[in-house]
Amino acid sequence: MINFRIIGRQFSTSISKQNAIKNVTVIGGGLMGSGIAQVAAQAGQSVTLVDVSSDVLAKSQKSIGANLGRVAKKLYKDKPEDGEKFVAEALGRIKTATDPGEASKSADLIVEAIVENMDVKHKLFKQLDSAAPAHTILASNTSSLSINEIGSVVKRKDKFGGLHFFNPVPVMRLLEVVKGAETSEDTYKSMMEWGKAVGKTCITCKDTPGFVVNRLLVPYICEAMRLYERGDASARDIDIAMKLGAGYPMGPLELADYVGLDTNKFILDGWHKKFPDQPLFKPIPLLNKLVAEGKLGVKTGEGIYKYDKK
Ligand SMILES: CCCCCCCCCCCCCC(=O)CC(=O)SCCNC(=O)CCNC(=O)[C@H](O)C(C)(C)COP(=O)(O)OP(=O)(O)OC[C@H]1O[C@@H](n2cnc3c(N)ncnc32)[C@H](O)[C@@H]1OP(=O)(O)O
Ligand SMILES: NC(=O)C1=CN([C@@H]2O[C@H](COP(=O)(O)OP(=O)(O)OC[C@H]3O[C@@H](n4cnc5c(N)ncnc54)[C@H](O)[C@@H]3O)[C@@H](O)[C@H]2O)C=CC1
Repeated sequence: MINFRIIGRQFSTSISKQNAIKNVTVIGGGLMGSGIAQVAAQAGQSVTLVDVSSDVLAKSQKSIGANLGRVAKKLYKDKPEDGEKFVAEALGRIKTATDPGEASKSADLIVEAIVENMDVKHKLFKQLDSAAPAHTILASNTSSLSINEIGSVVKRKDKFGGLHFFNPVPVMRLLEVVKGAETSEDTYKSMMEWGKAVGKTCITCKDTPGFVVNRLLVPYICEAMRLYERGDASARDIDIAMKLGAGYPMGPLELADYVGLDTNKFILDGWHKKFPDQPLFKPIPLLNKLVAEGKLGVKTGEGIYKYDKK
C-alpha cells in the first residue's frame, strides 16, 4: 500500500493484493455516491456509478473530475503532468448507467447511496438481489436506518452489510463497517479489506441506531439547531463557538447545511418515529420549515446560511 501524508491529511492510493473486489457498482450519484465512486476509482477499481437521473450523473462526473484534481494537486505537487494522468486514469475507470439491474451484473460489490428512505431502499435491494451474481456483496451507506431492516428483503443475508462513509468522502478518513445479524465473517472481512483498499481506516459497528458517529453527532446538531431556534445565540456564533471552543473543523449548523437539511430531516423523522419518547429526537419546527421551503443547505444555495450558486 502506498500512503501519502500531505500537510496533516492522509491520502492512500492502494491496491491491496488480498482485496478480491475489483468491480464496484455504486447506486446513487449524489453527494455520497460520487465520493464513493471517486475513492474506488482512485484505488484502481472499475466503477459503475448509477443514478435514476442522467443530469445527476453528468453533474457527478464533473464534480468527481474537480475533486480528483484537488487530490492530484497534492499528490503530484511537483509533477503536474503525472497529476493529469492520475485524474484521467481514475475518471476512465468510472462508467455511468441509469439501470441498476443491468449495472449489477458484473459487480463484486454494490454500495447503495440513494435517498434515506426504507421503502425506496427495499425496492432497490430486491432488484439488486435478483440481478447481481451470487458472489456479489450488497452494502448500504445509510446514515441512520437499520442494516438488518434494509437487508430483510434480500435472500443473500450473509452477503449484506453496512459501509458508512463520511462527507466529503475523498477527505474523511473513517469508514464504519456494520455487521448485520446475519452478515457472514467472510463478508465482514471482505468489507474491511475493501475499506482499507480505498484508503479508509475502518471501525467495526453493530447495527445500532446511528452506529458510532451519528449516535453522537445527531443529538449534537439537533441541540445546536434548538439553541439557534430559541434565539439563544446567532447561527454564526454557535458555529464559531464549536470551532474555536471545541476544535471542530466546521460548526454544527454549517455541518447541517453541508450534509443537506433534507437528509437531516429524514434521519430525525425516522428516529422520532422509532423512539417517540426520546426528547433528543423530537421534531424541530425550523428544520421542517426550511425543508418545506426547499432550503436544503449548500446543495440548493440556501439552508441555515446562504451560499453563492456555482
Ligand atoms: C439541522 C438540525 C437537524 C438535526 C437533525 C439530525 C442531524 C444529522 C446530522 C448527521 C448527518 C449524517 C451524515 C453522516 O451520515 C455522516 C457524515 O458524513 S457527518 C459529516 C462528517 N464530515 C465532517 O464533519 C466535515 C467537517 N469538515 C471538514 O473536515 C472541513 O471543513 C472540510 C474538509 C469539509 C473543508 O475544509 P476547509 O478547510 O473548510 O475547506 P477547503 O475547501 O480548503 O478544504 C480543505 C482541504 O480538503 C480538500 N477537499 C475538500 N473537499 C474535497 C473533496 N470533496 N475532494 C477532495 N478534496 C477535498 C481541499 O482541496 C483542501 O485541501 P488543501 O490541500 O488543504 O487546500
Ligand atoms: N449527506 C451526507 O453527509 C451523508 C449521507 N449518507 C447517506 O448516504 C445516502 C445518500 O445521501 P446523499 O448522497 O447525501 O443524497 P443525495 O440526495 O445527494 O443523493 C441521492 C441520489 O440518489 C438518487 N436516487 C434516488 N433513488 C434512486 C434509485 N432508486 N436508484 C438510483 N438512484 C437513486 C437521486 O437521484 C440522488 O442523486 C443516504 O442514505 C444518506 O443517509 C451517509 C453519510 C453522509
